[in-house]
Amino acid sequence: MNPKRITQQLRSFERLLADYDLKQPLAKFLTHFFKENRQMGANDRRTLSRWSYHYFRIGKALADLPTVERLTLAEYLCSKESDLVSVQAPALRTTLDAPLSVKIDRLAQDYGFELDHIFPLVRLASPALAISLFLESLLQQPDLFIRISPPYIKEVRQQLDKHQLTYQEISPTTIALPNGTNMSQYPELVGKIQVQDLSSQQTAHYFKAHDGESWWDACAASGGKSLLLWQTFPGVKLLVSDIRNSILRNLDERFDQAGIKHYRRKLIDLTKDPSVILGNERFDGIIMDIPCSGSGTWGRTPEMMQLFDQQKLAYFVELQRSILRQVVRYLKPNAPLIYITCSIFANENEEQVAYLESIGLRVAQMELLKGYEHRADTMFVARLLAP
Ligand SMILES: C[S@@+](CC[C@H](N)C(=O)[O-])C[C@H]1O[C@@H](n2cnc3c(N)ncnc32)[C@H](O)[C@@H]1O
Repeated sequence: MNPKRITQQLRSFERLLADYDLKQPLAKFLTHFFKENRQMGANDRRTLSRWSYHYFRIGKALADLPTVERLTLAEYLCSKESDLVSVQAPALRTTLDAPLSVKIDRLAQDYGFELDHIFPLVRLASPALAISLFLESLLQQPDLFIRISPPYIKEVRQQLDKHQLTYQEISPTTIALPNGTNMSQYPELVGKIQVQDLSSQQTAHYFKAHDGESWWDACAASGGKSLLLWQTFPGVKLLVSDIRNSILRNLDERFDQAGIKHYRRKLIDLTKDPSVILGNERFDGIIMDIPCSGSGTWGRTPEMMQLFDQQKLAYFVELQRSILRQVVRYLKPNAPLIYITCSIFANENEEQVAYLESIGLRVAQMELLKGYEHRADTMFVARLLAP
């Protein structure tokens, strides 16, 4: 530990924070910032990245404190070892490796810290969410999860062992790895694994598709759920669509790598009537992984908490309803709509299910997927049936 070095790094951190306007993801901003500041060595880059994430992990808590003090307390909550804490707040050093609850109590006494201050809108969460556990989970980076395509289970496991990666088997097809593991280093695994969060993988239990059925993934993006559907039920016929052509090009690439050749893809803005494109087509199942607040993934992008407010939530709720109104008409009688969000908010979850009921659908199953219990994202999934 070198106090002079820490003082220099703190100066760089303050400069970094002043440059960051929250308009792009923190990860992207950091890449750009380090490119512009090539004099920084690997150690400085690592330290500044870690501090930045920790700083944003405490969300809106301790907002009145000066930057350095706030960062030091964020480091205290998010780390078990920290030179910054040792230098800036030596009194806290002895409890750095104490359980999180002890550290929270300590900061509550000394600084008036409260867990709810991290993100006060958490009061609007789905009733099934354990608020304290969720907020505590924001103080930790979630794990990295991969899904193995079933034909390659043995081969992928051998490769993971060969590369001496530390991993935990959640199921034969789901593996958890320490965050920061870079899977793109292993080209031999391309197409055989997908990086996909645990909760996202669990939505597959709601698909219950059958061979020969025709399914529409209506917000497909780069194909996370489509690949999950197809690799779980290879006999389905698939239409994928999204409003963004660029992201559908990523889907094409991933499908190609996974060896999927036969699928249809269309560019569709679901806030408008898609009948010009879809005609009278009706589907045996629709996956609706709808645009949402993303609040269930803030453990990975804690900076998003800074600018989120009730107005943005209301925007997503309205967007979701206008999309749902367009889409449900394309279900065959009794066919399932799989409604998915990566949101913690009741307005985007249970209340949208109630809205779908009000326009004639029946709920078969719904669940908040509590990723905060597994170092994963928190999501919501519902299976609703058309009249
Ligand atoms: C939650 S993401 C989908 C993620 C994807 N299903 C996956 O598993 O990786 C939501 C997607 O909805 C798309 N979207 C947003 N507004 C839309 C609209 N009006 N019509 C169609 N798609 C839209 C976005 O481009 C985004 O790719």
